[in-house]
Amino acid sequence: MPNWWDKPAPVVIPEGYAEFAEQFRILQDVMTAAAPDADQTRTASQLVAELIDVLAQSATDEWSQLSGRLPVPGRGQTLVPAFHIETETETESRGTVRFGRQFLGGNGAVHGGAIPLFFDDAFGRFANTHDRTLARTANLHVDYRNVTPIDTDLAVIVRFDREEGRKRYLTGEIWNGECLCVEASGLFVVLKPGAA
Ligand SMILES: CCCCCCCC(=O)SCCNC(=O)CCNC(=O)[C@H](O)C(C)(C)COP(=O)(O)OP(=O)(O)OC[C@H]1O[C@@H](n2cnc3c(N)ncnc32)[C@H](O)[C@@H]1OP(=O)(O)O
Repeated sequence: MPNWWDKPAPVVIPEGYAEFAEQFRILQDVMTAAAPDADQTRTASQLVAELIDVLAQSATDEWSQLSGRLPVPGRGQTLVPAFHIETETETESRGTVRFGRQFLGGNGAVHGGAIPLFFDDAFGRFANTHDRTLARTANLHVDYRNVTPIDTDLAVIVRFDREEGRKRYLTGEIWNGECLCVEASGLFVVLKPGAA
């Protein structure tokens, strides 16, 4: 069995799978936004039961699953808000994120827990790319400067600030136009040989 720190093996992505993963995100948004009546609930429940049956037929282990391994924004990991990267150097990544309805906390604001989830993934990816050896999140700090709105294209900056021995320090921001919504920072520690 491969270790966590091994580079993922290239996987064959079946035609249409990336689109299916995107549909799954939409499904979660639509489900969150819906107030179905009893008939609609019964129909939707039957369809989801069918979907579960189909997908369960190809259940596999962590090393062979497709979710999280696609070369597309969000990597097909439908739990995580997708970071659409527009420019990237070894030390800075810029792009956008749009938190769909599934990430609603209340009154149009993104759920406070979705934001660290986003940064853990965006920092984690950046801390582990550009030929860097693998590191895990040791800590993550988030300052909610202003309300982050759902269903809005937001600008994201992620920076690889510095490296001290095994410690990698990352910072990031989310902007809604000229308004700073979030500042975040994270410490990633390079794994000791044999650590999982
Ligand atoms: C492709 C997209 C991938 C996305 C991946 C996202 C990344 C993740 O979410 S990983 C999952 C979440 N993280 C975890 O589960 C990590 C759990 N924790 C651990 O495994 C360990 O505590 C780990 C690896 C972070 C550090 O352990 P270890 O390697 O033994 O570190 P250790 O030798 O004690 O410390 C190394 C240095 O880091 C510092 N350090 C360790 N933890 C912390 C912390 N929480 N806060 C501050 N400093 C810390 C130590 O003080 C030490 O500093 P110095 O070298 O100056 O003395």
